[in-house]
Amino acid sequence: MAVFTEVTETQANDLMQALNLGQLTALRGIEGGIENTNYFATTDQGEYVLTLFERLTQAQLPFYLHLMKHLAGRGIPVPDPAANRDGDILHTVSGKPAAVVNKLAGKSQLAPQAVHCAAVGDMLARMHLAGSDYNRSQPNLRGLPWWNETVPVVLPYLDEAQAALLRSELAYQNHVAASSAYAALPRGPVHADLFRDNVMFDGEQLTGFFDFYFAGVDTWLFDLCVCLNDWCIDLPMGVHDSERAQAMLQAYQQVRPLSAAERELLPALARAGALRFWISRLWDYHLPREASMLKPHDPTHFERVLRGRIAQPIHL
Ligand SMILES: Nc1ncnc2c1ncn2[C@@H]1O[C@H](COP(=O)(O)OP(=O)(O)O)[C@@H](O)[C@H]1O
Ligand SMILES: N[C@@H](CCOP(=O)(O)O)C(=O)O
Repeated sequence: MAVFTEVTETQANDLMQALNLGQLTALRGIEGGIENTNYFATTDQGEYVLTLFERLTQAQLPFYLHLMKHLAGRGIPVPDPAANRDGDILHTVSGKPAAVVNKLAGKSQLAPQAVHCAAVGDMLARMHLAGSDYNRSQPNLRGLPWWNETVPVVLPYLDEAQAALLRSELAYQNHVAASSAYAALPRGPVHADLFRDNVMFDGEQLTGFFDFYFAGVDTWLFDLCVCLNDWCIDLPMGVHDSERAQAMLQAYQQVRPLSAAERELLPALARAGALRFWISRLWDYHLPREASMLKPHDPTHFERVLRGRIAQPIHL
């Protein structure tokens, strides 16, 4: 369940009126999701999603909301935050920061084929290019500094072999991040969590990317590797699916060819993408936030993916 804060029809209708989105006709809590309170709000003008942010603060939200608005304005199918007559896109409902966006059509494709991976690769590259002139900046808050901070916290929960792997991979990633090839990687705003459950499809047609609340400025290659590690991995076994990966990489490159530095560091950043989610899943699993409703994902999945990426480096 993902209604942590109840919103009344009157409150929702008042907000819809202030945003000039019409008269509320239905309000329904959304069951999926673990972070925020989400409602589908229907008006006589269309269907919208009302989100009350339970974790992110008024200060953090403008980066994400304006990024979505920027991308939507450049034709990328992402939720577009609605503005009031003063141009504000961050609102307050029941004392919580809140936003209203358009409801994306379609549903998640949880068993993707090569055609879906190609669609994600294509749109990801378009999104990277569209974001390159976004003028706000915030680092990826789940990047290398956070890994260095969090690894010592989760190490006591691991067996010897896991701890050795985690330590050595972190050392390797610090070494990669200090290299000249890494400094040459193109970067900009990235989604950083574009898993299967954050993309909408209508059949084979990609209808939207959403859940931008881990976005930040990082290397474009890291974002691509996060996608390869979810969309192009056989989930039960954690092994690489070369047909799907080639489809994603080719489609990405048709829009934005990878540079020499990106081709060189593809194997290293595929490892980084696996390490990032191994660490966050270990952290969520062993140190759950107080009163959290989060059902932790299985950390060992990304341990397997990381081991696979080390044993069989991915190449173009
Ligand atoms: N703009 C949107 N259009 C359509 N459905 C959405 C939209 N935003 C959220 N949803 C639905 O709400 C669910 C929860 O959203 P999500 O952003 O994953 O929540 P949380 O941040 O709490 O994890 C999604 O799985 C999706 O079904
Ligand atoms: N994709 C991450 C979890 C992030 O949570 P989300 O539901 O907000 O996308 C993982 O699988 O570990």
